[in-house]
Amino acid sequence: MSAGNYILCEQLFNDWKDDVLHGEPPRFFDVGMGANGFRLCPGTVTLLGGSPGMGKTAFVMQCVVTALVNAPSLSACIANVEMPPERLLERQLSRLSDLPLDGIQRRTLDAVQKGQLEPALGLLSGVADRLVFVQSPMTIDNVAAAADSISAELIVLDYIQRIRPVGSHDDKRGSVDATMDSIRHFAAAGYCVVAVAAVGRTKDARGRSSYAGDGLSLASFRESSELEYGADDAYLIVPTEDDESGALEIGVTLRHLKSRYGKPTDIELAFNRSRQSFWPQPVDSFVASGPRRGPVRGLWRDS
Ligand SMILES: Nc1ncnc2c1ncn2[C@@H]1O[C@H](COP(=O)(O)OP(=O)(O)OP(=O)(O)O)[C@@H](O)[C@H]1O
Repeated sequence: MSAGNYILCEQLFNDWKDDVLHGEPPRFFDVGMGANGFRLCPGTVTLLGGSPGMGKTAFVMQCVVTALVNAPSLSACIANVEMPPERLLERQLSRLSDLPLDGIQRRTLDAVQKGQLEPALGLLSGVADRLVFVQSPMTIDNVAAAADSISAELIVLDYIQRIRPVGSHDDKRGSVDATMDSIRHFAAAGYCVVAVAAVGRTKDARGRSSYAGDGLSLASFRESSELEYGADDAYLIVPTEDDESGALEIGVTLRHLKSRYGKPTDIELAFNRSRQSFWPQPVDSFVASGPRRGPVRGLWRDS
């Protein structure tokens, strides 16, 4: 019997051994990224960073909606500090219907296109009672209450630096640390938490201050290193090619910077901005740019 905040190995040994020999394999939510793709599973915190406009929100929303469609018993909670639910749904509608987001947002679709929306609207309607959006104020308490309201197993914080923690804290660093501490508790209780994180500019290969993927391994924002330590997996979305042209379709790499329980594996994707859609690419279909990977510490901006 445990008399304090410790447990003798002997107390847990038989249950653990039984689980190793006869237990169920770990569960994954099917987010549709292919056999060796991005995975989400209960009991973990996944951190996803990237420069502004790189598609973090689009990627996470695609994963959540796909997971909901693929698992009829799954529910999800979204805390997005930047976009109201209607705009997030319009992006998914564009992806699922393969119609331009512009037309949907501007309400300029013709009758034929509106007809083409029906299957996608049907899919979204099928998950609507299993998807809850946190409303302002974006506090960790409200996230928990919203998740509990539909027993959501999958929780998204987009983005973590703007979700207010429990209690008051002296500075931004303390605040981000406290939020991470709370979501570690969520994960320990079996929830799957995805934390989107803003990243800071660093020096690129030519010494310029930039968000370029080749510079994003420099440790210049150490004050929020708790994000790195608290995450089980950490990914960074970086353009595979030069993104200065602002092309509608780009190659991106999900750089797997940290994997607590396995080998980090980068994932090549294509991102179509006008449909807000990602899909997996064969590994060598885009030319990799810059060094493969640097330390995670320092990548996450906390303000
Ligand atoms: N109607 C549209 N047509 C084409 N591209 C669009 C449209 N609406 C948004 N985009 C582009 O899609 C991308 C959206 O990315 P998203 O909001 O997911 O990025 P993010 O990484 O979450 O950004 P941030 O950190 O600024 O929140 C941006 O590059 C944006 O310019």
